[in-house]
Amino acid sequence: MEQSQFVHIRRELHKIPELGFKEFKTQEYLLNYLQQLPGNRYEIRKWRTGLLVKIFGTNPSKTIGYRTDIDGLPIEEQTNLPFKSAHEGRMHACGHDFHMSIAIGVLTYFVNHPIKDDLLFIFQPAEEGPGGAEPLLQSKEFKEWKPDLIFALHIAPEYPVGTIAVKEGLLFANTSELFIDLKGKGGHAAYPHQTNDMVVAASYLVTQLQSIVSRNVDPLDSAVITVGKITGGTVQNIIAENSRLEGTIRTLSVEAMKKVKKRIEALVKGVENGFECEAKIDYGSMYHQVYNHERPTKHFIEFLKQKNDVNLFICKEAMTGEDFGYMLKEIPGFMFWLGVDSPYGLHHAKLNPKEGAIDFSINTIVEYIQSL
Ligand SMILES: CC(=O)N[C@@H](CCC[C@H](N)C(=O)O)C(=O)O
Repeated sequence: MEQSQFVHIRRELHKIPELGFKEFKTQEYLLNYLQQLPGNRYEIRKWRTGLLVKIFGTNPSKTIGYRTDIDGLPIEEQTNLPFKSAHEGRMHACGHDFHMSIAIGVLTYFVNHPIKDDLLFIFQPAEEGPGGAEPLLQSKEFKEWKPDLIFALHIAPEYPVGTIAVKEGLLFANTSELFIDLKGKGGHAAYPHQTNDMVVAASYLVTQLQSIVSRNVDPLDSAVITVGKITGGTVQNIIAENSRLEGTIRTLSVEAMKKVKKRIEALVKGVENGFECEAKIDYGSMYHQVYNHERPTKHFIEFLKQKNDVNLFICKEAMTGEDFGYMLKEIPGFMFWLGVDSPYGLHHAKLNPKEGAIDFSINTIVEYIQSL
């Protein structure tokens, strides 16, 4: 298959993943592309490491917003792709390279074929953390161009290319990062009685945290507590003075998030008392749930039903998080999943989405915007 211009852009972006609010090369790449587009019906604004691009309509009565995230993850890529990440320990393992190239494709189309309404393309930094959507919403740049409707997509490795999965209401969970630092008294490995070992304390705490989901959260509600990283100690024969747990909390309801945090605090207090150590909890960044508004989602679903080349799937909610939730808290709209058919999932070092999804989604989104 001939490689489209937007597949090429995806590959170029794939090579240069950067972490949240450090997307300097990504911003430069996007700007270089945008500045060579023809005509004068659009305006570009920089916001921190992101960009806002407004395409002026011919007789606007509303502004339609389309948002893509632009940051990568701290993962060492393990694919053998010829365009694999050139940045050590960084990877577009959550598909933001796809999201960007699709946004660029739709934007390019409407620069060349203006429509009645104004369009706002949002290239948002720091979705993986610490969160770009919330501060962007507060910015002067965004407030002046605030859209009346907003939508976004996320790649879905589990669905084949051609599938769009969506639902009204809750799509993604409430999230909160979780960092717990434990500080005790280190010492010689042979004299445990003179120390209090923060590796042991951390191990107890990880195990105890598992009881929150099974014993404290209503089984008909849902929650996840994942500790993705533990660090502690210095060498094999020194008892650790410090340890740190890094994780994330996911809940379907706002109430469950409050309850989970209350229980985490109680268990951490228990470890502090039991191990005679000091503990500090930091919740990092928190994302509001992604809740798809009824009217625009229904309209999108009806639009998709007319399309023979789209396999529409009404999905369930997922425990993933997305700071796009903050945008949907203020602006009517929705998010949907785009099938990309990869044997390895999101946040995996071997994620390899099928590029056929890029042109498919550009065409679908262009037609959807034309239908509004
Ligand atoms: C779609 C997706 O994978 N989003 C991320 C968002 C991360 C939020 C934050 N850094 C956290 O870990 O809580 C996800 O991990 O769901």
